[in-house]
Amino acid sequence: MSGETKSGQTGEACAACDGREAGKGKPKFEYLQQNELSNVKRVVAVMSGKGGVGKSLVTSLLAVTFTRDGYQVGILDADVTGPSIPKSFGVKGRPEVVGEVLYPLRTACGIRVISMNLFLEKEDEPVIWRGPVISGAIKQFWTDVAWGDLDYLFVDLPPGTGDVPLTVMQSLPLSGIIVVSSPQDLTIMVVRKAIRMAEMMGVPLLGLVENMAYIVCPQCGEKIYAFGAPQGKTVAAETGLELLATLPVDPKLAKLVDAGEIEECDQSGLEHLPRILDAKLDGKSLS
Ligand SMILES: Nc1ncnc2c1ncn2[C@@H]1O[C@H](COP(=O)(O)OP(=O)(O)OP(=O)(O)O)[C@@H](O)[C@H]1O
Repeated sequence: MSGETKSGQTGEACAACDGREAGKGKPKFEYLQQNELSNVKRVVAVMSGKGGVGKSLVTSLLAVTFTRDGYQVGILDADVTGPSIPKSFGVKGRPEVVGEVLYPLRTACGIRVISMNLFLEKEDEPVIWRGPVISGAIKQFWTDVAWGDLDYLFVDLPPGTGDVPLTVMQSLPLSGIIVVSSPQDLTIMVVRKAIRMAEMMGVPLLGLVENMAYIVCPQCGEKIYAFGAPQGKTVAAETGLELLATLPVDPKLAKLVDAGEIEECDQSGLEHLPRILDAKLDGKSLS
């Protein structure tokens, strides 16, 4: 689609603006139908602008927390080229395929998981696919997977604002997005890009989780700000996002992830989030 810009220049519309004048109106996307064997009520994507800030850990902790609270939960690992969800939960094996329907694997506590890693011969095999193929796989994880009855499906996005976040925002009926950041300046700058993308795509921003904000000294309990002062409050104030949680660097969590035992964690630091998300999404179920 082409159009004339405010300055009178004629240009191609990008996928995000869909020809709308900047900031005006909501994009209209044809969301894909979930599988007839799925009854997913809410889909929440976890996003960050930058890699390695703990997005997958936060996704895993959200799933664990909501499951402990009695919710039916699934994780769609949309980080196709760098999937880490199966490893955090120690989930192995191939999802069952019946006809054209895929069945997610279950973690020890019953969280349903689909990830590209589960389809590889070896877990360290790289996925070397171009964007459109990856996007196709993500769409199939929504349309072809029998998720069953789920209160929340958490989608672990890859870092950045590229093909996959775009596909997810255009194709899945997202209830909202949680943004994960860490205190370094560069991270905050790229997080702002992620926030801006979600706004342009008309997806509700549910709030911000600042990860790795501090380390607690094991001797005296003092908080050490290894990456500089936490910036969650400032970013939240500047962007209008709610600061949902501030998480420390916790070596116990890192060990549990490495052992595939994240469900064994004592505390997630996100225990208050089921109440908050339920309130924010009250009356906004897909089914
Ligand atoms: N708060 C934390 N305490 C201890 N370790 C953490 C914490 N957050 C993340 N980690 C560890 O840091 C590493 C990177 O985290 P994670 O994989 O969740 O990041 P990511 O943002 O999803 O990365 P990617 O860009 O690869 O998708 C992992 O080994 C994880 O266990």
